[in-house]
Amino acid sequence: MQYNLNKQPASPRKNATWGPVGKLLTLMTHERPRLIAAFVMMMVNSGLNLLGPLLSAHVIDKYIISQHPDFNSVLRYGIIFLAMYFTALFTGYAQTRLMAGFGQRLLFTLRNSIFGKLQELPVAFFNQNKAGDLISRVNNDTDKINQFFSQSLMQFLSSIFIMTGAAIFMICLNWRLGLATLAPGAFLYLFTKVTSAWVKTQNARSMKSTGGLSAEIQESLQNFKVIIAFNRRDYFREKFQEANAENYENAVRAGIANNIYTPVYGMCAGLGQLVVLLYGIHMIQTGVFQIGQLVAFLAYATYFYNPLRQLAALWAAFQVALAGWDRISAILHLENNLLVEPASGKNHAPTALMSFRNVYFHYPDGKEVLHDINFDLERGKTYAFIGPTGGGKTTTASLVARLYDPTRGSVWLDGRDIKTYDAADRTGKIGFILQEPILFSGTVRENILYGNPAYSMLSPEQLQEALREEGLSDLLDRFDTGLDTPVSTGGETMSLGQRQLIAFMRAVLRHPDLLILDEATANIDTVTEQLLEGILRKLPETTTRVIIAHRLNTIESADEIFFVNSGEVTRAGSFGDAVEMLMSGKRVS
Ligand SMILES: Nc1ncnc2c1ncn2[C@@H]1O[C@H](COP(=O)(O)OP(=O)(O)OP(=O)(O)O)[C@@H](O)[C@H]1O
Repeated sequence: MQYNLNKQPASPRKNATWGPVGKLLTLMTHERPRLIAAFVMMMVNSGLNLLGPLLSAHVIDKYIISQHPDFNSVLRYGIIFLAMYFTALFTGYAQTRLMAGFGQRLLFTLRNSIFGKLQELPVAFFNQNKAGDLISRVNNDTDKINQFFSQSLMQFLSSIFIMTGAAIFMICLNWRLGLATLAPGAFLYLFTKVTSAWVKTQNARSMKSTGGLSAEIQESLQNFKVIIAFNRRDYFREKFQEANAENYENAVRAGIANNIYTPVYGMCAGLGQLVVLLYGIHMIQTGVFQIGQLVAFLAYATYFYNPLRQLAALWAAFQVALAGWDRISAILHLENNLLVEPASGKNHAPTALMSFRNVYFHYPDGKEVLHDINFDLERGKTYAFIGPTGGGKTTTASLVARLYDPTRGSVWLDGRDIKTYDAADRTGKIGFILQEPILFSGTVRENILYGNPAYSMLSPEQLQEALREEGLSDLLDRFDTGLDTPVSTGGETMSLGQRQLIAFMRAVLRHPDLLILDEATANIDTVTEQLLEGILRKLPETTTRVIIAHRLNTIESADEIFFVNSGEVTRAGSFGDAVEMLMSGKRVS
């Protein structure tokens, strides 16, 4: 599956306008009664507005300018007009009340859906997309949709309804004059059809560059220490200015595109009304038409062209919302390619805790990192994976934890293909301590209890006791206020070693069958490292440990050493052989 959002194919042109609206509304099915009620109110309101000119024409022609004016009937109709006016007032108010907050609720639902989807997606997705661009999609693009739905949707529908009604009334009143009045409208229809895709594209470009700008900001904020340390401020300032300039140019182009409708629609509206006046007066002169009818016709021409002027702005807002939806649905359409598969019931499942069988792997668009790899990790043993930088150690560990699936071959966990485990079972069996530990804002306690329901129930005293039993309480001395020490992400207030200790406690407390330490002791002093080794030795006898390390002293106690390099994972034999391999950077024969 293509996870790079900027390489996704463009949305199919067929039904590219109304299809997305339908899909968006399916997100809001729980609001259907409210939407239907608002729609009915809008129809009644527009219907009453449309009926007005017809009744006026009737009253003028029949009771006012006839040979026998009937002012009692005019009064009766006046009361009917008043009732219609109040009903229109009520339905307009009810429609506004019903739609109040709809856009905000849609925004809420959309953001929840996208965030839910982001949480489902595999690591490969996050490797290929910049966080800043994703944030821009969740915040900025959803808001574009909200703006259209909260401010314009009902106005948009009501404009279309009134225009259609006005067109029908005009054709029924006099089809020749009706068609002549609508002719500029037909031109507008064609103009809109031809230009809409271009307007949408300009808006999509503008949003893409806003995403790029956001990614640029995110990258420099994240790496501010390196930027300052290497004095690369100018370089990043230049990069930012480039992204900002591109964003500015695209925003200006989108603004121009969004404004093309207003003057063209305005000109056609003027033309339509001119046609009614000239042709209508000519028809009165020739006796084909009456004054009341012309008054009604002029009113309907106004009903047709005034909403059309509004539609110019609304249509542009609609194209902006559609462009935003394209960028959002590109995320919503993605599926996790690491699905849980049904157990295959293979007879010759390996008996080791973890086995690689003929595993090949390459990253999307990358070269092959693992080539036909086979190894077994037995229960209770300690394994070391060593090898040069970029040799493939972390990649091997990532396949062990099913952060990726092999391109070919299979990975077995406890007698079952790892693909048959659901996420909770798999992560319960495998603990992972990364080079760069991932912590969340909160306290040390919250971080070590993350994803551990069994210990989350314990009182602070019980937790202290549990940590003491696990031999972890000495590690807490490395923190000023123990379990209550605050942890912040972003503006780091802790050393990398301290963060690795928290990740270590978190992994050990989950009692995994397989514990992977990926360079987990690289930033820890020797005394603390010995403390960790003691804790590792105290783990249950059945726990398998996988240590990925550059420092040779950390692998001395390993039962078996694997050398990972150039797509191969080779048994290193003795510690001495491993050292030799590492020094020469290749396999010894
Ligand atoms: N997300 C990724 N996308 C594309 N290629 C990647 C990705 N991660 C790693 N690689 C490539 O895969 C190869 C193996 O990388 P890996 O991180 O597994 O090496 P390593 O042995 O763990 O290195 P180190 O000791 O520096 O941590 C390298 O060539 C690297 O460039």
